[in-house]
Amino acid sequence: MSAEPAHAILIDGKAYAAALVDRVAAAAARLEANEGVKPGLAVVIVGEDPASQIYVRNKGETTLRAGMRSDTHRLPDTISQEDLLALIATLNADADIHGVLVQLPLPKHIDSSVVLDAIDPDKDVDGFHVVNAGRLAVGLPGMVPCTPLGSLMLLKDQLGDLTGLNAVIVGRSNIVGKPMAQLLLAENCTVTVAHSKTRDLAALCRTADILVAAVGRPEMIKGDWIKPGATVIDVGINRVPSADPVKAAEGKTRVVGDVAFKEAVEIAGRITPVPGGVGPMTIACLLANTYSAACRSIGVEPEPLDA
Ligand SMILES: Nc1nc(=O)c2c([nH]1)NC[C@@H]1CN(c3ccc(C(=O)N[C@@H](CCC(=O)O)C(=O)O)cc3)C=[N+]21
Repeated sequence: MSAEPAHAILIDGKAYAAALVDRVAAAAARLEANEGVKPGLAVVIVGEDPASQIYVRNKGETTLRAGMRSDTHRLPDTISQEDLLALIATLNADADIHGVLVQLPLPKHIDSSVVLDAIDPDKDVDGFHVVNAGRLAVGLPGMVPCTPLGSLMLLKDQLGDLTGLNAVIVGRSNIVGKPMAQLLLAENCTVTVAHSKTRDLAALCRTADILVAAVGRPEMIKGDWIKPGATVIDVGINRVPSADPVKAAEGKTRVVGDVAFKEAVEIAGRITPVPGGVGPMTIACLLANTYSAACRSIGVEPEPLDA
């Protein structure tokens, strides 16, 4: 008789995120009752990319559900960088707006780093401003990027103390890979950041107790790259043609991660699914950051929000 195949524990990011949104909503309600301040988030979207429109709508709906103010500024992709910077200056000066998010990617004629660095660092709920990257790197309090923050919350919830664990992050972006490395280093992990030029990526990944996949290549990380029992955080959200060829021919798509999930789930100890893993945590952490920004704007210490 053959043994049952091992099967990873699924990390339910969707459920964790829903509970986090509830805690943010309760804390925001207390802030409004005690201080008369309602946290407000402004989301700026340039152009008509349908996927971006869906994310922006989800963010807006979740913000309202948490009892916070949500303004969405939809701008044509012909807008000049100057006019976009003028809108950001207005939002920076608006005392009722505590968080400003400019949806990426921006059109090619606009320099993203100039735009992101024009946001008041204390309203930079994405944590993308160079000042917030610096604060994170040197261990000062600041706004932490939502996807790495949400991923870390799931890891600590699953594993408790992360001290001494080997963490491999595949991907070196400013918005996920690098801040994830800083967060895991601060938790006393031994951190390796891998990328497209890394030699023998598969063997490196097999050393990881914690494997974070953030490359944006559908199902690139194979099952035999994973150390048995490891915890896998799949940050990828890739839209690919439907698995059903008839539906694919009709243009139907599905969302997959950066990890070959069906293989990985047989080897890993714990794994985040896509969808329903890290994605919902990103939005929940955006609301948590907006609540914290609102507190700090009036000199109030935010309530702790990680369960
Ligand atoms: N300045 C900026 N900040 C961002 O945080 C930002 C951005 N620009 N540009 C676009 C990406 C993408 N993004 C997602 C967040 C949540 C889900 C999410 O919740 N996904 C669900 C549903 C996935 C689906 O079915 O489409 C899930 O993974 O379960 C997806 C994508 C934030 N982004």
